[in-house]
Amino acid sequence: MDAELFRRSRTEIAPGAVHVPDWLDADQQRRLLEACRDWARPPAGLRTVRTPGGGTMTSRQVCLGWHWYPYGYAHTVVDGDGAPVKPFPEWLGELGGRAVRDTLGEPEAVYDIALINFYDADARMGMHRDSDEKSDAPVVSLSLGDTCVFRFGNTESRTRPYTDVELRSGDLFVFGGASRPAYHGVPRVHAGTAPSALGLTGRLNITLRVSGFEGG
Ligand SMILES: O=C(O)CCC(=O)C(=O)O
Ligand SMILES: [Fe+2]
Repeated sequence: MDAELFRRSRTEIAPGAVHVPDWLDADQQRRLLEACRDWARPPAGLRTVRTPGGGTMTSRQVCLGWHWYPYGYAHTVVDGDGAPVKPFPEWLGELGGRAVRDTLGEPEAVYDIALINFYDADARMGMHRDSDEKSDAPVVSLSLGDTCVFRFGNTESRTRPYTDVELRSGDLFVFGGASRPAYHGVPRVHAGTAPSALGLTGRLNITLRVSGFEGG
């Protein structure tokens, strides 16, 4: 997977939605992975998310800053062990700000939420919008490990038109502006495609968001 005949280039997938291949170098990926491993530990660690309809999400998740559950945010893991959500570190906010600056321009708000999703070979994420925040600041997405198909759709429906983008380890995807309410999902993970030096079996995605909530 490391050999490449054509260099992947930065692409605007839709207005306000930008894919930047290889935004994180190997060292940055390793450091972010180490941090994810720490965050995944209990209390308030990696958990299976249950949806109100009785289903379960196939990716497993841990949150920082604010705890997301279907469908809202809380200070504690209300649908899990009840522990306080882990703090959102300042360095991660700076990384989010830099991602926006590199793609869409000067960030207008400070990042305070991270959702970290771990996908094994069979995990997927259905088409959805990130709509439980009160801010329309861009969503920043960072990928580690296995390559996936990231489906970026339209703002009206879960169906076509959409664009399938391959997200690989180290890639950045930012969606803001007119694309902030777009439906998106992960129909497929390509098992065994992670860079071997990273030492991750599976895929991690870190999405950074601005809550827009008052009183931290
Ligand atoms: O795993 C991904 O690339 C997308 C994650 C996502 O859409 C979310 O956490 O809301
Ligand atoms: Fe999402």
